[in-house]
Parts: sequence; structure tokens; C-alpha cells
Amino acid sequence: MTNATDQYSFDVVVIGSGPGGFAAANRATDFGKKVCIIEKSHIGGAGVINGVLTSKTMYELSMDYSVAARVDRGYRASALSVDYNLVRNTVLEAAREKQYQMRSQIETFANVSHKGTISLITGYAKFKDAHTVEVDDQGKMLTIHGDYFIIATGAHPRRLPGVKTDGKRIITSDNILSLSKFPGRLLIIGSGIIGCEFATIFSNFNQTQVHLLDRSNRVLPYEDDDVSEFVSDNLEKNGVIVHHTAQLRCIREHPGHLEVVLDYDAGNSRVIEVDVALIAIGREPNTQNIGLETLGVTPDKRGLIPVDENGCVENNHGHTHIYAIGDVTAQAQLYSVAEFQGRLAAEAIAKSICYLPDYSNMSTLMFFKPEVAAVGANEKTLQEKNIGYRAVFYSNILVNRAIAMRNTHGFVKILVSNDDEQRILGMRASGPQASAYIVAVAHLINQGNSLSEVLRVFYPHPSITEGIQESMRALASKSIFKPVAFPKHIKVSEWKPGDPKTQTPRDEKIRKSQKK
Ligand SMILES: Cc1cc2nc3c(=O)[nH]c(=O)nc-3n(C[C@H](O)[C@H](O)[C@H](O)COP(=O)(O)OP(=O)(O)OC[C@H]3O[C@@H](n4cnc5c(N)ncnc54)[C@H](O)[C@@H]3O)c2cc1C
Ligand SMILES: NC(=O)c1ccc[n+]([C@@H]2O[C@H](COP(=O)([O-])OP(=O)(O)OC[C@H]3O[C@@H](n4cnc5c(N)ncnc54)[C@H](O)[C@@H]3O)[C@@H](O)[C@H]2O)c1
Repeated sequence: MTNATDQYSFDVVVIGSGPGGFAAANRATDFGKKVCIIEKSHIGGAGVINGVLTSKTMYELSMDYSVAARVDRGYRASALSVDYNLVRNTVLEAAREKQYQMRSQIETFANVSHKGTISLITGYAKFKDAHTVEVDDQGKMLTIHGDYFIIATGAHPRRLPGVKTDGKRIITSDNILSLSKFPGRLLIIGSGIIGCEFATIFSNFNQTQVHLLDRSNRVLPYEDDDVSEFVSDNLEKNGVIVHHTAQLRCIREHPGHLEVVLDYDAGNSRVIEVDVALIAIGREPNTQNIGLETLGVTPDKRGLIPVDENGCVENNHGHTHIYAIGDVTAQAQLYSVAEFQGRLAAEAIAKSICYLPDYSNMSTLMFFKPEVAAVGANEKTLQEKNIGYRAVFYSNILVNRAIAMRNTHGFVKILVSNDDEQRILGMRASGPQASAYIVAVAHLINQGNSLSEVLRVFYPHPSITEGIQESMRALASKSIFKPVAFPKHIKVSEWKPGDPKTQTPRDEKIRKSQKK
């Protein structure tokens, strides 16, 4: 770092220390680069605070609590209680643990005896020109010059028009840790991943009556109907009141409570009382007010920065020396994607690209009860692209390890190409360990493997993954347990272009229930 009257120069300037920025900075040191990370707030971004690590810590605690509360397993905990402040302290302890690891790494590479170095600068960064950013550290201005820049500024919760958040009673996921106690009654607006995860967490602790507003009749609207229905039913079993096909008309603030008016597609309305409303209707990229206009870069209508396959930002004149990664780009808003893209940008700057991302093997873990894991294509995406497939559903009811766990609520659903090769295209899995074994199928997809590769291997017994092998055998009509004997638990189907889209009788069922 060279310092001349608060002016600093670096090979690579990274804006944002979330999973994308942190990975990019550290990979750049592998190439001997002098790097700085500029962070306006918490180190680790949404990868740590008010995001992945804090929500997952809270999830794990809530799952432990819900297991401890069970009375059907031969044991019974007595006088079980939970205190929000103590839960919050444990969550913050987990976040601090990770942040100290990140800071230890940065301090190690602040040492100039290393070939590559990292400096951490605190403040809000904004481009002044193509090679300069200004950093505002609470009024103290710094000027940072860079040969290359990596924009990793992440995303923030989308605002709901007409509803103002106050961080106390009307909140977003950024304010969960500011709550001082479990809300008695919580309305969650938005039934995507964040909405369903917090519905799971708060219902697990069993201190809160949870209402989940689902404006369509599908929670997780991008997943196949059977998966969406499975998740929705589980939320309801856990005590969540799911308001399908409901639109929020307004929230009226009273001194002791919030009055919420919901309008259902069926024509009726309902007024409910809650203590806290959590808005979780998606996240928008942090691309405003960072000086993109000075670079000639125009975000798309969703605010995303246009990039090439390496993450290089394109302006009106073509490629630039600026990269954008993670939640500010068009790919999925996931930790693993931000991290991969960060590493790739650093490699591209060093002209040493190792691997380009193959998004067909991208996986997502969803922290519900039970957990759900997804990799590759689902039926919806294949039908949209007119790609034929065969599908198999195999319930954990038939998997010995799940039987031993007394935990058979789950399944694997695998899609393969509808040809002789039967290449694996995607999997959805739920139940114990689904988040751990999904990556095995990601590898199979990445290697272009087919059903036969799975049939060749010894699957250890008793393991949850035996469901994967038995489901593949069922697709090949070679399974040990037969679909004809267990029609609800082993299902094989196929879809060809021209066939009607897959449907469930759910729409009618929900319309009837809302009219009651
Ligand atoms: C509640 C929640 C739970 C989630 N759970 C999961 C999960 O289980 N799995 C998963 O894969 N993903 C999950 N995500 C998504 C994941 O957090 C993001 O995809 C990921 O953090 C994106 O990384 P990023 O580096 O692009 O941005 P971020 O993590 O958002 O980091 C951006 C950083 O840039 C900083 N910054 C912004 N503007 C400036 C500026 N102008 N100057 C300086 N600094 C700036 C911010 O302060 C922030 O620290 C979750 C998100 C939320 C909100
Ligand atoms: N486990 C994970 O991987 C994980 C966990 C949390 C978040 N994330 C990431 O964070 C991103 C944001 O999560 P999210 O749940 O906020 O977004 P989302 O896109 O997953 O879901 C948003 C939901 O809000 C609904 N919605 C949108 N506008 C609405 C309105 N006006 N009224 C009512 N409902 C409305 C949508 O129909 C959808 O169901 C996700 O896309 C995901 O990539 C991932």
C-alpha cells in the first residue's frame, strides 16, 4: 500500500467483504497481487451477519429445540424453555467466530513479507473515475486507485410498496437480531426461501404464532408443485398458518399490535392481528449510488450489472478492467455462487483461469423441517425448455437408515434424460442429511454421468443415500422394492415435449379451503 496524503494504490480493489469479495481478495493474493477490500459495514457481508451464518445458526438451534420437545421417542425433556436473548447471543457468537477467522486471515496477509497482501479499509466506496474510488469513512474521505476493481456489493431486502419498515415491528431479515423477544404473533410476507426458513425457525421454537403470506398458491414458486406442496404441508404441520392466494392490502399500526388486512383471490378478505411483520419478498442488488454511471455501465432493469462469463463488466465500449460478482450479477443469489465468481474474477485478472462455472450442477440447500436440497434441473425448467425426461420419486419410508432414525419423512426425486443414455439432470431431496449428499449428485451431473454409473457402485448400508441407488434401479425396472407394491412411495413417470404440463389438484383444494 502506498500512502501519499490519504491516497492509496493497489493492483486489485475489492468493494465488499461478503463471500464473493472475500474469496476474490484471497485468491488474488495467490497471484502475488496487492489487494484492498473496502467494507462499509460488517466483515463477511450477508454470508455471515443478517444472512447465511446467523440464520443457519438460528435454524440449528430451533431444530435442536424442536427435537428436545418431542415426546414420541422414548425420552421426554422436562421444563423446556427458551429465551430469545440467549438464542441471539449464541447466534452472534457464531458470527463473531467466523469474523475473527476472516480478520485473522486478512491480518496475516497485511504483512508485507507475503508476496500478495490484503489491506482492509472501512467505509462506503463510490467510483470517481474508471481507476479511482472514493471511500467515505464517517466523513473522512480516502482516495483509492486500482489497476483492477471487483464489485461485490451484494444485495438488500426488496421494499414492499406502501409499507414502511421501522426495524422493530415491521422488519426485514436484516432486523431479526434486533428483536428483543420472540414475537407472540408474526406475519411473514413472501413465501420464498427466506420466508419459509424463518417460518420454520419461529414455529420450531414454538413461542410464536406464525402466519405466512403466500400470494400464489405455491410457496417456493420456482420449485415443482410436489416439492412446493411438501414444504407447505410441513410448515402447516409445524403450526404455521399459510395464507395461500392472499394479497396484503395494508398494515395498520396500533400501539399494542399491527392490524393486517389480507385479500384472498377467492374474493373474501380477512383481518388478523400480529405483533411483528417480516417482509421477505426478494433481494435487490446494491448497484445504486456506487458511481456506475462514471464508468458508462448501465445496470439492467432489475439493477443487475451486465458481465461476461468471467464476471468482466461490459460498458458501452466493451470489456473493462472492472469485474462484478455475487448478488450484483444475474446468477442465483447464493453463497457458493458468489464465492466461485469471486475466485474466477481474481483468476481472470491474473490471466490464470482454472475452471469456468457450470451452473447446471449448482445446488441450493433450504433449511426447513425437514431440510430440502436441490441440484440441477427440475420438471418446470425442463418443460419450459421442451426437454423430455424420466422422473423417479423414492420415499425415505423404504430406506433402512431413515427407519432406524425414526425419521422417514423425506424423499429423493431424480430426473434423467428420456433417451438411452439416461443422463442425470437434477435431483430434489428432503429428509435427514439431504444437504450433505446433494453434492454427490452435483458431481454426477458435472461429469455427465448417467443412471448406469450409479448402479455400478456399492452404496454402503445402512445409508440414506441408498434411496438414490434404489430410485435409479426403479427407473431401470430393476429395483428390489417395486413401484407396484408401493405405489405411493416409488413413482416412475416420463414427460415428452407436447405432453401437458405437470399439474396437481392443489389449486382447487386451496380455493375451496380459502372459501370456508
Ligand atoms: C437471511 C438470508 C439467508 C441466506 N441463506 C443462504 C443460505 O443458506 N445459503 C446460500 O447459499 N445463500 C444464502 N443467502 C444468500 C447469500 O447471503 C448471498 O447470496 C451472499 O451473501 C452474496 O454474497 P456477496 O459477496 O455477493 O454479497 P454480500 O454477502 O451481500 O456482501 C456485500 C458486502 O458489500 C458491502 N458493501 C455494499 N456496498 C458497499 C459500498 N458501496 N462500499 C463498501 N462496501 C459495500 C456490504 O456491507 C456487504 O458486507 C442468504 C441471504 C439472506 C439474506
Ligand atoms: N438456503 C438458501 O440457499 C437461501 C436462504 C435464504 C435466502 N437465499 C437467497 O436469498 C434470495 C432472496 O430470498 P427471498 O426469499 O427474499 O426471495 P425469493 O425470490 O426466494 O422469494 C420471494 C417471494 O416473495 C414473493 N413476493 C414477491 N413480491 C411479493 C409481494 N409484493 N407480496 C407478497 N409476496 C411477494 C414471491 O412470490 C416469492 O415467493 C433467494 O433468491 C435466495 O437465492 C438463499
